[in-house]
Amino acid sequence: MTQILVAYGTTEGHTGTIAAFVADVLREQGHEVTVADVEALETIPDTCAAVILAGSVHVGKHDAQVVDFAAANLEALTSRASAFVSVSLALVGDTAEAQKYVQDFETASGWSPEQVSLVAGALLYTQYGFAKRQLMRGIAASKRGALSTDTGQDHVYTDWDAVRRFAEDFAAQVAAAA
Ligand SMILES: Cc1cc2nc3c(=O)[nH]c(=O)nc-3n(C[C@H](O)[C@H](O)[C@H](O)COP(=O)(O)O)c2cc1C
Repeated sequence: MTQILVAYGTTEGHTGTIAAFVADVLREQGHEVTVADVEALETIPDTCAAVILAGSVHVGKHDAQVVDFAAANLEALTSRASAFVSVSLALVGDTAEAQKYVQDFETASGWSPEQVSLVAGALLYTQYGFAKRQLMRGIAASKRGALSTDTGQDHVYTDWDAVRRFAEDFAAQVAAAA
């Protein structure tokens, strides 16, 4: 059994949901898992043999706390099995843009993860305040049908089967290396 840390940053909560889902899959595969918001975590504990770091994109950039966490823990990230999960809505129809966010994250943090998983996020209209709901509706409208403009409900674009496959592959690599 290997101890794995799933660290995440979130603004509206969806990356926390993804982190919890990844953790459940890793546990199903027999690993011991700690899930933690980077806000409450300064360092990567020595007891963790592998780390998954997840962060979402807002206004063209990954969560600054996730960037700072990666920059502050470069040595720990590069000396263990590790992966970065990038959550964005660009992935719905514009993979090149989603990849560009990761390149910018690598430049900003100094961390070039060996493994990157691009994950589509969510439009949580019912949970946004008025201004954010209008902003996101406008952005969705400009995407020519890729994103819903129905603000009466939330829209989750995450491909949970793909996230499960990523977590299962990571679990298998960690088990093989143990
Ligand atoms: C105010 C706001 C700005 C956003 N800006 C971007 C963006 O520039 N590019 C993008 O791909 N997704 C953008 N998103 C989509 C988020 O990445 C997506 O909603 C994600 O699920 C948020 O994760 P979180 O709930 O963990 O914060 C934005 C979302 C909000 C609410």
